[in-house]
Amino acid sequence: MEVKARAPGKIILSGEHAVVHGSTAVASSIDLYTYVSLRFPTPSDNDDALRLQLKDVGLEFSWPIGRIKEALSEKDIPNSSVPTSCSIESLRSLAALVDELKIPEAKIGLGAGVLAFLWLYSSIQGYKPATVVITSELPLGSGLGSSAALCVALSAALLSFSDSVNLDLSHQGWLTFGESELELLNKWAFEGEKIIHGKPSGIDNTVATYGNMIKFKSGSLTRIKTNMTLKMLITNTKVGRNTKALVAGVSERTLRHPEAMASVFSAVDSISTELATIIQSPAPDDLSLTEKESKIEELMEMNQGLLQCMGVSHASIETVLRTTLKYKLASKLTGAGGGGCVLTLLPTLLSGTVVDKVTSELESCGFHCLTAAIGGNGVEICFGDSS
Ligand SMILES: Nc1ncnc2c1ncn2[C@@H]1O[C@H](COP(=O)(O)OP(=O)(O)OP(=O)(O)O)[C@@H](O)[C@H]1O
Ligand SMILES: C[C@@](O)(CCO)CC(=O)[O-]
Ligand SMILES: [Mg+2]
Repeated sequence: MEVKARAPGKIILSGEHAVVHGSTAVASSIDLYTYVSLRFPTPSDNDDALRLQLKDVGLEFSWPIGRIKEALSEKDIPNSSVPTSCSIESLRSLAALVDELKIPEAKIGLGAGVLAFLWLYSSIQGYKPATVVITSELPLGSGLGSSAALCVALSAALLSFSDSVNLDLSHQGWLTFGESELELLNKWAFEGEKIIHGKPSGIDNTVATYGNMIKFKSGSLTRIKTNMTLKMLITNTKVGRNTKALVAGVSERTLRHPEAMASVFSAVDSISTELATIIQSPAPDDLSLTEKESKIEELMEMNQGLLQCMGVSHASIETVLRTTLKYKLASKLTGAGGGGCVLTLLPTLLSGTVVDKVTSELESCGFHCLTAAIGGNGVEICFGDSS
């Protein structure tokens, strides 16, 4: 029996980083997915290993299942219905298993993802041999929520073969979970994100779980309903960065300048709240649509300025901002910043020629532009053939 799960990546329209400190943020899923397939061996396979294939980076790992059991303490009793944080001791012993893999230096960031995998797998499925295959349409470590899409898809696949979830195994095609199951898998994914991000707000796993557009503050989500079709150009600067280090950097700055940073976070909160109101308000005619787009552009520019205050912009991001401004287009970084991806709003009345020109100028700087549909379903699973 095999199950495949998929979870979408995301863009943050406003509020990244500040959301970790209690401000409102607005995010949306995009139609680029991470896929996780899970298969248990049959007794005749005589296989006692847990195997992990990371197709995007061409790496494969395996562990005799007994070694994972040895690494975890007696206190770590697998229980799929109770999302549990990985203790410091368990994290240390799992990290020793990951160290033995000798991941090439250039791909060392993958270690955190493998750690999250080992914790989620052993906590939800216990000590059973299996093969898990991961593939993604998302660029990894670029601000489009690849870590959250991984944790959400992994939790979905693992939970679908657990006692905590009741699913119709004969269903053909992609299947969504019920509300209480989504809540459970989102909590497990958050535990995985904690291993990768250090101190996540939970926005990325929440949007990957529920899909569509959401407003998020202090751990709780409000679904945003809109009849506005936002079009964004996503520019990947291809500058590698690590969300955990960037989030920690903002926290350190906050410790050094608590009052100034509190004002920055409060300004971001107001920007996100205003943005959500604009996106949700009905647009009766083209004029008001144009007005709404201009307001969104201004709010994006303001949010970008505050992200610079937090110290998470980067020379490559500034190059994208300057380039798009030449075409009177507004941009902001998305996700953790420090490189990664930048969003540019493409107003409805913008001509295709301008989009082509700005895209080719950005690509001539060595960046990669991608288009993705905004919104769409959150996590889904499929038993058998999903094609
Ligand atoms: N498909 C994948 N295969 C293997 N590891 C992955 C995959 N997707 C994510 N990861 C893990 O997640 C890490 C990237 O997470 P990180 O949080 O730094 O970036 P991101 O999630 O893409 O961006 P952001 O958090 O800003 O949205 C990778 O280094 C790896 O450990
Ligand atoms: C930078 C951050 O705000 C968003 C990363 O996509 C971190 C988080 O909220 O966990
Ligand atoms: Mg991430």
